[in-house]
Amino acid sequence: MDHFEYRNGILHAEDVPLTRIAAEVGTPVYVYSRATLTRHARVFRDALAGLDPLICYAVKANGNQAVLKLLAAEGYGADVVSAGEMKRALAAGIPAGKIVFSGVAKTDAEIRAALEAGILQFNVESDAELDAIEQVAAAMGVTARVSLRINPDVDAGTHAKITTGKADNKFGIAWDRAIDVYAHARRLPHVEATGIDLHIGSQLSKLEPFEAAFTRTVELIRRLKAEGHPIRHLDLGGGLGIPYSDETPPAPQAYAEMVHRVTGNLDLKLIFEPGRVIVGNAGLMLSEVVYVKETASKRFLILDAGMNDLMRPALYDAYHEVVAVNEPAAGAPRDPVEIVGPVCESTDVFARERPMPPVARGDLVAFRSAGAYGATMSNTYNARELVPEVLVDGDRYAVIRPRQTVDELIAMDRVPDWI
Ligand SMILES: Cc1ncc(COP(=O)(O)O)c(C=O)c1O
Ligand SMILES: N[C@@H](CCCC[NH3+])C(=O)O
Repeated sequence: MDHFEYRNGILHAEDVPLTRIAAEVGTPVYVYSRATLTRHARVFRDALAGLDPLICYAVKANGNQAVLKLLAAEGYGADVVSAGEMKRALAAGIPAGKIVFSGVAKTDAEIRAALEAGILQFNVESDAELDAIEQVAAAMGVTARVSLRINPDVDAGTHAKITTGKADNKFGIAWDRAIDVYAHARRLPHVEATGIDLHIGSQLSKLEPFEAAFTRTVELIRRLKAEGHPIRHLDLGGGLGIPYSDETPPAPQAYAEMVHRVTGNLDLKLIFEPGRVIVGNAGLMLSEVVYVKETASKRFLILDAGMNDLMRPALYDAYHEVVAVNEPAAGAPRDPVEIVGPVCESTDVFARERPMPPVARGDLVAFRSAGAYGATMSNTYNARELVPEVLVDGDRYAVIRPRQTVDELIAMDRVPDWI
């Protein structure tokens, strides 16, 4: 359930007509519903409450300060993959003790910054990283808490470009090396390896791959404990999918029951890193039709939003439902169109052969389920200003990231005095 619905023939975000936001803020623009965001955060948290976990929201999904502050108020920690995301989380008031740091390429400077901030733990993705953490921690005279991210070599059954837990992915420490790497960690005086971590991919629509990966990991934990490793944390990552079209991903409650069944009697602090399931359906991207172009074989809807504003379709052929903001008349015809953006790339296509009601130049359309990996992945290709973000709360809204100006973009460049 979300809070985007037609009222009096116009799509609303909560009590605000999207036509009003388009007129006042312009398009393209991301629009989030506070009520939906909070609801999703609570449903996920309440489903897992019996497990008393720490929930570290994956900041990469949507790192706006307003979003992070709302989640901090719901008790969420953060999963970050760069010093930048860590700063974002800290700036929004998420305590360092609730931050885990994942990612395959942590630099010495990032490790130092995280140790200075006092984060809960690093999710370590290689032997080389473990050694780097040891060296930085030793130089600072501190001990670093770490979990080793193990790659369980399980097929997540999701799009090949967003799977992370197969042996040939760059993520995590190979399954058959895990025991050796824990033994190595134990010999490092400034590292305390008290946890184990995994994340097998994103937008999973079935429980089975999670269950297979978690079950393998639990076997490993038993072996590690038997060998005297003090494993106290189990970080199960994120990955729970959302309905973009007709998928039926497991409900958080079913996910929680499976986790309980698999990890039940292990006496571990559980950590989760959800991203998409919290914010994905709490947002949409609003865009205006600039032209309708007919060719011999096709009808193009050319929008003012491009692949730089919402990359997912160009990157992974991702499906986003596109709806007309003015409610189509009942029984209106649905003819196939190609929905494209203004960017000078042939891959700037949001949908092919998509049945759409009649829409004309100047009409507004909304891309549903765009709250996750939308604004955070946007960029300024073709000198297009970074897309703005709006948060709706009942009958009011606020611009939570203004549209960047081209002057600001140009002002970032520096011309050397020898030109
Ligand atoms: C390490 C890690 N944790 C958590 C997430 C969040 O994933 P999702 O948005 O699918 O829940 C990701 C992204 O896939 C990730 O790489
Ligand atoms: N960015 C992705 C998924 C990868 C998540 C990060 N590991 C998406 O838009 O679906």
